[in-house]
Amino acid sequence: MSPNEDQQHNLVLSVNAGSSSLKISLYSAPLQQLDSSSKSEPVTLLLTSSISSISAPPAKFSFKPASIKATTTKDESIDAIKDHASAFAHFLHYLEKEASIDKDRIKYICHRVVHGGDYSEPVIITQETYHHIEKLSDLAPLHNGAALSVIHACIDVLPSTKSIAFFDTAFHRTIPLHVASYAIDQKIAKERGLKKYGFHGLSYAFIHRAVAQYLDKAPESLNLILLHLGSGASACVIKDGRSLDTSMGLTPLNGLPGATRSGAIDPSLIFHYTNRAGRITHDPSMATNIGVTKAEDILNRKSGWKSITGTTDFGEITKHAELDNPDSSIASKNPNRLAFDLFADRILNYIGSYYLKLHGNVDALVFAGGIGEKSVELREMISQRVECLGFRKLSNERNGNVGKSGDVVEEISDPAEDEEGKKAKRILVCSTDEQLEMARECVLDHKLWPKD
Ligand SMILES: Nc1ncnc2c1ncn2[C@@H]1O[C@H](COP(=O)(O)OP(=O)(O)O)[C@@H](O)[C@H]1O
Ligand SMILES: CC(=O)OP(=O)(O)O
Ligand SMILES: [Mg+2]
Repeated sequence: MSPNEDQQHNLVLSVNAGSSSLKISLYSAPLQQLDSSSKSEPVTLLLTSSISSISAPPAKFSFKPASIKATTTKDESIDAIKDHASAFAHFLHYLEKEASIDKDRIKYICHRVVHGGDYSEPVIITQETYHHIEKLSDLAPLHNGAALSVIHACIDVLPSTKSIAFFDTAFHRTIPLHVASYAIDQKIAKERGLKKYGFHGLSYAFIHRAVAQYLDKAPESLNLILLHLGSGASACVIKDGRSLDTSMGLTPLNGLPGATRSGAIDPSLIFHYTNRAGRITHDPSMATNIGVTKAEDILNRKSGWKSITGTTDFGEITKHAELDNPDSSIASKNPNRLAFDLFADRILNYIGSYYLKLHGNVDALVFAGGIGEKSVELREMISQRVECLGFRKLSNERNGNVGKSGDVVEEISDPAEDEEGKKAKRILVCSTDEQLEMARECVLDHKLWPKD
């Protein structure tokens, strides 16, 4: 049955506005709410679409129906896609004209909103919540504005659809006060909300559940070190099933470097870099209604891999990093090697620190995100370095075969190395899915989904 004829199900669209991409999944879900204790998946995937390289044009558009029988798979470069709003418009046009799915059958749209401030739960988009998210845009300059532009388009072209915002920050509300606080005047910090919020929370929630299922352990018993490595990269430590710390902070700029982001720097560097650091910049290519300073613009959009190597693609960087060259001075001659080694170095900083925060009681180290899921070389480098902490030895064969089985979670360390069960710490790769996390939450949430 085509989605248009199926009246027994609602269509749910999940939209993930990342810094460099727009990832969209369409699901069908039962009209009434499922029992949250039910083991069966509450939603069924119908299709996925992705628009990548939005910040490094030409953008690449892909459209893949989930059905095996499907013949429509599209992969092409589109010059007309300039930002997240035009990317979404292109998707909707394609959905109707090429895939012949009536957009008015979509009843719910889940939007990933990176900065949710103190929101601890998803919210239905109303004038009030829209403006609240808008006020937080300066704290996620590459994200909130982009998500709002898609939300705006949905309100315009799909007026009878319910738009719901799901926040990256919500997962990290369990971070203890002393970890989330900065060592600054606490009165000012409180008044202005200057604290660590943390991001990639929808991805971490997905990984946490998927790994619990894979290890066949209760989610609340797990101690994990998670690495979400994509255009934006972060690390997170989960203790007893709750976020204990994460590397991003007040904004997604802190912590690990990314495609165009510097990651953590000495705060004083800003003033040595440019004496115009504090001026507000109005770059027309920036999402509307965002007031960021010159310094924020440089550190968010003109730094990271792009500034060191000229590309935002970590796959390209790896290819040219001469990883086989043992010469210790190679990084001074090869910017790709510099970027690779610098990234690995910062990742090790977090793994070491999070290992200590867990008193060494770690169930698994998990790689995820575009780089985490695809970079065989980075996983190899990190896995070799963590062996001294009691992690199982890497299996080169397993590492090289990641993604081939189609499983959501795969172990890349070697269980055979653990004959006596002494080295229980595993190294895993999780194919994370923020869209599925939102759709599932939406259908299982009593406040969002009809009971009868
Ligand atoms: N084969 C590869 N090896 C290493 N990195 C890759 C490979 N393919 C893609 N990537 C990286 O994955 C990034 C995208 O990650 P993703 O998590 O999908 O992005 P976003 O942060 O926009 O959600 C790309 O920018 C690229 O650097
Ligand atoms: C929070 C963040 O950096 O997200 P993304 O990696 O999707 O850009
Ligand atoms: Mg992402």
